[in-house]
Formats: sequence, C-alpha cells, structure tokens
Amino acid sequence: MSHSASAHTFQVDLRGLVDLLSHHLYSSPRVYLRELLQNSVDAITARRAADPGAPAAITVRTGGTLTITDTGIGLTEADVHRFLATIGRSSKRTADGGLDGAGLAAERGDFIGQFGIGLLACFVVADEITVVSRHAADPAAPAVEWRGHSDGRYTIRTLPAGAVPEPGTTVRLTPRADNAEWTAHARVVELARHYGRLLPHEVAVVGEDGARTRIDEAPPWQQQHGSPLARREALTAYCRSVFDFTPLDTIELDLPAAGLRGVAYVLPTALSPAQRAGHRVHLKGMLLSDQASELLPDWAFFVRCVIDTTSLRPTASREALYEDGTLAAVRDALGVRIRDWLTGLAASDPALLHRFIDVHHLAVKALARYDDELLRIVLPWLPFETTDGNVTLEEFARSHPTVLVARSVEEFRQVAPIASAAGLGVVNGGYTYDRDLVHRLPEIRPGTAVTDLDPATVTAHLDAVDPSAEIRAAAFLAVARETVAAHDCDVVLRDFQPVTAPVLLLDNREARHERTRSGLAADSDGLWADILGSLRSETPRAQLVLNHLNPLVRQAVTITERGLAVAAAESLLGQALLLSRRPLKANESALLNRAFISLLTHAMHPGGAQSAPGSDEPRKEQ
Ligand SMILES: Nc1ncnc2c1ncn2[C@@H]1O[C@H](COP(=O)(O)OP(=O)(O)OP(=O)(O)O)[C@@H](O)[C@H]1O
Repeated sequence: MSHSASAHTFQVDLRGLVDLLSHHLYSSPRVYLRELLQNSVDAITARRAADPGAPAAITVRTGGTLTITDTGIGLTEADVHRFLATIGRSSKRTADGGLDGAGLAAERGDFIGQFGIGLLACFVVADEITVVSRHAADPAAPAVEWRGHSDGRYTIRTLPAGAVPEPGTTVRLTPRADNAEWTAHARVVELARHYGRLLPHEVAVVGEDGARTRIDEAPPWQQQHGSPLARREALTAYCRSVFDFTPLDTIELDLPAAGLRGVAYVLPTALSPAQRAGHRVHLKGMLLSDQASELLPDWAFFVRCVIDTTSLRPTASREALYEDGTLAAVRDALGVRIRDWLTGLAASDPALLHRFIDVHHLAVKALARYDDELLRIVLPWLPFETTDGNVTLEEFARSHPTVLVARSVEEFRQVAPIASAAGLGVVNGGYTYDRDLVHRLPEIRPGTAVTDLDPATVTAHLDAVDPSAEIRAAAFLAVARETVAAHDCDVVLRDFQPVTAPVLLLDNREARHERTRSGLAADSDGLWADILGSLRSETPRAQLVLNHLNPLVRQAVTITERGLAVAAAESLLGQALLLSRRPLKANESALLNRAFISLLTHAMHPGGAQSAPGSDEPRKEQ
C-alpha cells in the first residue's frame, strides 16, 4: 500500500489577522500615534542616510481627518506593494532578518520599526488608512496613493507628480466614530508629547485653526547649562514634569557602549519593595514604555529613571523591553552606577545620605545584604531599634562592645527594659534583614562582638530573692502557679531592675509552637495523635518572673484570699502578655477579660467576692 503526501500552505484569514494585530496586540488605542510617528522617524532616518542635509520635519494635522506628514524617504509604487501591502514585511528587515536592499541604506539598528505590523495599529481608530507618498531618490517617479481597508482590501493608484510637491509621505486616517476621542486635537497633542517629546526631529501638531504646537525638545541631559547647579535644577524640573515629584537627588546615567543616556531620580518617599517603579524608556527618542520595570535590578526600587537608548530592543507590542543579553548587561551597569552614587554620598554629602536612609532604609538594608562594599559603607549609618532607642550601629557599638541581638520583636520587647537596666546592649533583630546585618558588624568594626541573645544572659541578671521573702510569698505563689498552669506557664519570684517592671515573661516562639503542637496532639486521636506525639519533646513552659522589687508585686504576694490571688496572678500574666505586644490568642484574651472583671468585682465587694462569677478557680479554656 502506498501513501502519497501532498504539500499545502497555511491559509490566513486576513480579516482575523488584521483584527488580531490591530485590536489585541496593544494595550490601548493610543499607540496608533506612536506607530505613525515612528514610521515617519524611520523614513527620515533612511533619507538622511543618503542625504544628511535633507529636511527632517513631522507635522500632525487634526480636524475631521488626522494626517501625519513627514519629509522622509517616501515610497515608490513597488515599495507600496512590497511593504505596505504585505503584513509582516518591513523595509527595515529582510525575510531572513537582515537588511532589506530597498533603498534604505542605513543600518537596521538605526530604525525603530522592524516587524512590519505597526501601521495596522491605525485600524483601531480608523477603518481606512490612506498613504500618499513620493520617493526622495527618484524625483521623476510618480507619486503613489495606497488606500487600505480594515477588512484587508486595498487599492493603489499613481498620482500626477504635481499632486505631491515635496518628497515624503502623508498618512491620512478617517477616525471611526466609536474611537474619535483618540484623534481629537487636545488628545493628539498630549499623545504626541508623550511619545515624541525626545525625538531628534522637528515634530509639531497643527489644529484646524492653524495653531501650531511644537512637541520636540532636547532633554536636559543633552543641553548645555551655565553651572552644575543650573544643570541639576533643569534635571529636577524635568522630573517634576514627567513624574510629578521632586526627587531627593538626581543620578545621571551615561553608558556610551549601549548608546544610553538619562537620569535616575531618587524617590522622595518610601516605596514598598513589592511595588516596582516604572521607568520611562525611549528608543532613539521615541517613548517605548513608561512602565519598564525590568530596566534596573530589583533592589534599586528607590529610583525612577528616564533614559534614551539606541541599543535595547522592544517586544512586538513595543510596550516592554525584550529580555536579552544587552538588557541584562545594561541592567547590571546601571545597578553599578546607582550603587556608586550611594557609596559616594557617604563621603560627599552625609546629610543627604541621612535623608536618603531616613526614607529608604529598608531598600538599603535589602541591598547591603548582597553587596559587601555597600554594607561596609552604609551599615554604620543605618538605624536599628536598640535598648538605647533608635540609633545607628556605630553609636550603639561605641557604648556596647558586645552587641546582643534579640531574634524576634516580641523577645526584644520583653527583655529590653530588663536588659537595659542591667546595662546590656540589645538590638531588635526581629525586623526583616536586621539580624543578618547586625551579625556582620564585626567584619566592619573589629573589636565589636555580636551574639544572639540567649535566655541565660537575661536570667543571670535576675537575682534570687531573700529566702524569708520566698517563704512569705509561698502561699500566693502556689495559687499563682496553679492559675497560670493552664497557659503552660510557670511562676518564679526574683529581684531585678528596673523596679518599675512588675513582671517578665520568658517565652519564645519555638516554645509556643511546641505547646500548640502538643495541644493539637491532645485533641486528636489515632494516627494523627501518634504522629504528633512522636514529634513531642518535653513541652517547654513559659516562665512568668515576678519582680519582688516592684511595690505592686510585693503587695500581691501577701494576698491570702484565694479568689483575689487568682485574679492577681491572671492580671500579672495578662500584663506580661500585653507587654510582649504579640497578638493574643483567644484563651489569652479571655484570661485578660476574666481578670479585669474579677478585680473590678473585688474592688466593688471587698472581702465578699468569693462568689463573684469568674473569680474562683482558673478555667480550662479551649
Ligand atoms: N511614513 C512612511 N514613510 C516611508 N515608508 C513607510 C512609512 N510608513 C510605513 N512605511 C513602510 O511600510 C512598512 C510597514 O510599516 P509598519 O509600520 O507596518 O512596519 P515597520 O515600521 O516596518 O515595523 P514595526 O511593525 O516594527 O513598526 C515599513 O517597513 C515601511 O517600508
């Protein structure tokens, strides 16, 4: 049996393709003007490659129809057939991706367009596009008119030479009623400025009344300024006009190898690291994206850039940068530039560095963890929460040769007053990045020791109380132990500073997790209980340390009435929990509530509160 194979060619539904490319590739109809401007710029580039003195002007006219006229290379009738009428064919690239020989002698890299689909964006705002063109290289050749329709039909006719007096091209759109807002005069001026402000040619928008608005302007980094201050002011003013904020500082960017120039503006307010700043990226003057977040490394989220480049490549929708080796190299080089600025500030403008760190310390901490040099420069300047208040590590290490680091915010809150009264220096290492960074201090400041705070260091400063006092307090302590046992907590009596602190709760997160786990094991049965049980170590208990130097505690330990002793023990545990400032669990909130009501009842019925609800035995909460 023989099998015969026949070759076929894909069939294309033209109407569907035009609809896809024109309506669904781009995020907004407004890109139609970008595509038109870009084609004009490329045509001017092509003409100037052969004739550097050729005029370079682009004029957009608004009114019943929208036209855009350029003094570019123009199109011959053959060009129109080859390039305008073939979707995906571009005079700026050959079928194999090389340079097309159609008279455009400039390097492909000089053009902005390359895909041969840009003109289709016009079908979002118009059903019909007319292109009238006269080629610059052959003045005798007739002018040509191409009329394309969104359903894929087109007509071509030649016009008498006199119909188009100058070489160049005019594209005319007849706006569709449903999208007419995009071709209204004010909107066109706004869009032309948005996309074409940095174009290197004369760009103007002319209204029906003949009023002419000039769009192009040289960016401030290209202009000459009278003094460094004047330059700085011009760069700052530009930031206000494009980004609407006054920067903390400006960092000029210049990467000749990538044909890149521009400015990074330091944000005056903090931005969450999750919110990545959108940068304005111009490609040969034309705005490619005002939301390009991929331009800088993630850590540089404290700046917004505006750049003009000749080397980065756009994606087909031309709304993002193509992720390639060039972009990666540019990103690294810009990262180095921004880091250099930061490290340079320490020497050149410490006051500004302080202001910067006030606003962006989180970003700097994130950055310093991966960058040794930066760490060395900024670590002494970064603020940390310590037992001496919010101070820099440099200041802190001067008075504390051994720096202790609390692992969690909660641990810090609990021990800070006691540690501080005992002369210990503790840094709160509970915030993102802080513990890692403090541990690296000895690398930068030899002679400083950093260790994690362990409970023994604190308990060493809790002195045993006089044995006779312990005996006098025994009855109260017994009730207190029984009362707080429901919270897996033990009670001890100690002398410690400051006297103003009645209690200290020695507890940590791992111990709490272990207690939660064993609580779950107790509530489950079968396999699950066995699994949880096999994980069990000895259930760690928290310790409620009562300060015998504190007047309130001294009085509490003399309470003999059981109901009041229970209420006092629950209130002391409740206060210790509140001091830790961690979120309370349901049974802890219930404890606080019960202690409060019980104390109130005792206050209202002194001596007769035994029968008051909730003032008796501690309850076992769920
Ligand atoms: N104003 C113009 N002057 C001269 N030729 C033009 C003009 N506008 C369009 N063309 C021709 O039409 C072709 C197709 O234009 P189109 O905008 O669809 O694609 P492109 O610019 O080549 O690539 P891209 O899709 O990346 O924009 C161009 O390659 C160019 O040859």
